Amino acid sequence: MMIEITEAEAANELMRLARQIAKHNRLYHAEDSPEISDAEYDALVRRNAELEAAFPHLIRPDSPSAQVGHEVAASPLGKVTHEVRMMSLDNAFTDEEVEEFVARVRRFLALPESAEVVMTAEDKIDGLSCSLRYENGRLVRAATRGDGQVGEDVTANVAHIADIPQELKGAGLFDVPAVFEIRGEVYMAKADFLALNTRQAEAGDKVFANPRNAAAGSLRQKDASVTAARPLRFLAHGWGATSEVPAPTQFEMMRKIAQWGVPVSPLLVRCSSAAEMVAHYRTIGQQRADLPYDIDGVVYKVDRLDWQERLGFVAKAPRWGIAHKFPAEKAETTLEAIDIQVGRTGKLTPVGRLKPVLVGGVTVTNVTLHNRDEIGRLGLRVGDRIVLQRAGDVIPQVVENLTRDEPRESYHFPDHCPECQSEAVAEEGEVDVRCTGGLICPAQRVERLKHFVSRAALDIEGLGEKTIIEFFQLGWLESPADIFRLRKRRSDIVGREGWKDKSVDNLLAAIEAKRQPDAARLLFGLGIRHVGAVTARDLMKRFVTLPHLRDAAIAAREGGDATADLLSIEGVGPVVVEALGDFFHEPHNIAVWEDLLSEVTPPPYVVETKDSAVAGKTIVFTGKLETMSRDEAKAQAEALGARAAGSVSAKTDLVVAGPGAGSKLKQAAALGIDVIDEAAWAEIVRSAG
Ligand SMILES: NC(=O)c1ccc[n+]([C@@H]2O[C@H](COP(=O)([O-])OP(=O)(O)OC[C@H]3O[C@@H](n4cnc5c(N)ncnc54)[C@H](O)[C@@H]3O)[C@@H](O)[C@H]2O)c1
Ligand SMILES: [Zn+2]
Repeated sequence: MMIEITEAEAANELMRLARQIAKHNRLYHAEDSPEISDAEYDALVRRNAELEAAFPHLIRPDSPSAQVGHEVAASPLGKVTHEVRMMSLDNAFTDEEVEEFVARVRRFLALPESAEVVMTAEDKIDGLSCSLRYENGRLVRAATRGDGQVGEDVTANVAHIADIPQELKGAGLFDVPAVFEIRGEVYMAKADFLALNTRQAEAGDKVFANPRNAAAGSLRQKDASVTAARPLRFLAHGWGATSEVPAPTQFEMMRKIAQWGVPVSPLLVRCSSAAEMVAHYRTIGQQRADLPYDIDGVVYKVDRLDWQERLGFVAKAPRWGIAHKFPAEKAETTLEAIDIQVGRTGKLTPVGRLKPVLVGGVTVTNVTLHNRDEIGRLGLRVGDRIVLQRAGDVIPQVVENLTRDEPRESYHFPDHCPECQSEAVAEEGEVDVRCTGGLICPAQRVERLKHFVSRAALDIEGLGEKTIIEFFQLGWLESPADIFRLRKRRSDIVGREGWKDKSVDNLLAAIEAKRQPDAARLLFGLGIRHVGAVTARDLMKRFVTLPHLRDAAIAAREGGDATADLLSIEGVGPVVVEALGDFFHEPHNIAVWEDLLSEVTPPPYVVETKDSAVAGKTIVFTGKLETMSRDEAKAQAEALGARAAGSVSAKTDLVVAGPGAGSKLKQAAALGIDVIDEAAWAEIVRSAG
């Protein structure tokens, strides 16, 4: 794999990847609510590994490649320290990578070409790993993997899983060792998962994204009787601490575990070449959709245990095993309806309602069809059989219409808004169809209010979507200014179901806290077309107060110098200037604006820059910084009025170099640019502070 980026870029990307992966690990392992698909997650991990291989000196102390799962947070369940660490598995995605794995094993063990390397191959169940400790054949402790070292105590919970015996068969009679930890996967069968979700939905409880999350959420319950009501299963795939190893191979060990009464995969086989392994992978792949449970790959393990012992572990995974993953999954289903949603800017978005189907481990019931053109491109009509795919994204997509040739009438995209019946049209050259109802359209008004209080805008805590809709329907919220008049309705709100004195007070306090809002957030919150959060900040930096901005926008619409003035701002082009002019040309918008500014007083927008030795200078950071991230250093430079640049040129004033700085240092020397180290930089920052 060729990596064509500079060292600085690599360091930056590694930092970003470490953060992203840590976040997704937390969401997935600790909170059971992933935001991205496994394929997308795997792509991040791969990229990280590639960069680390190309720039080994940039490997971070918090590198994700050395971490298993996620640390157990303050859990209501007890913690268990594993006697033998619970590991992860490395991944292979192609046949070549499987061959390379076998070759690596051979090389490591210095085996001759002629020596046969037997491997086991079995399905990789998508559940969560669990370690079951049996002493004298009796189950004494069950624990989740956690971060591999410390997991959660789920002994009481697994007591309700029928696949997990409290006592091993033949204990005391045959060869059950005095101490034996069985490791395997707690999972939920697909049918049980769908039935559980139906029950949860009917009861108004949380529905789970996929069987894995359902299994994890069901097992890790403080109240074990909740676990009891969930249909969990278990399959063993290995072992941990043991007083004795009663067989010489992986395969025979698994047979013993099965004899002791713990289920193992019926698809476990022995292979004697990479070709056989890959063939088994294909066979399992063909059965995948029909298996009662979700799998995400096939696991290969060196069969001989003495070889496993010699191979040992690297970072977080064994050298003797690997997971051969399946590619993103596709599924077929029926398009049952096409609904139209109206957004903040009046855009009509078609949403496909589907016969529920599992794709890549997630039940999909809705899919965005994007716009009129997309429906046309796929020739979609209600009743069509379609192919869905989830890959590289949590958002499923329609990739094919299987019945487009059936002679049926094509779908007519609405020419009126389903919410306010105003005409809906596409402007010339635009694909989006928009409702022309503007502020008479309730859908647009609600969406605008939601946007106004959203995280990147005013960020009013406790004023969520449900509340906005509730108050809007009561006629209490028409425009943003009404939010600040809600306090007059305190007693009305308290009288409503779901509201208590305390929750109303909290909401009103959160609103009051935004009486002096950040001007850029307020501007962004108004939802003027093409004015995003960054553009809003750029505009406010230049105009400082909202009235100044408005005057400039109005003046620009009339032509003249004001336009050039606006255009001189970085990130502001003719499209933004026009959108601002249009916004302030509309009398209704002026009324909303003035009403709002009678309720709130944003302080003048001033970005603090400190006076410093480096104000106005251009600085390049290179090499590894020890005490701060590259991003932090850049932020410091900006706060000191300097500009942080990515590459060294004649315009560079100063280079801050850490260990490992390469070509940039040479360039700086060639150009006669000052070079300082991180400590000297820290001193500049300190003396300016
Ligand atoms: N979507 C996300 O945001 C997100 C975030 C983190 C992790 N993930 C997923 O989890 C994976 C990483 O998690 P991981 O560290 O648990 O690795 P892993 O799931 O790729 O592999 C290791 C685990 O596989 C399980 N396993 C199942 N069948 C097995 C078998 N037959 N033999 C041995 N082990 C078997 C074991 O529990 C083992 O701990 C990623 O590849 C990704 O698929 C997704
Ligand atoms: Zn409308």
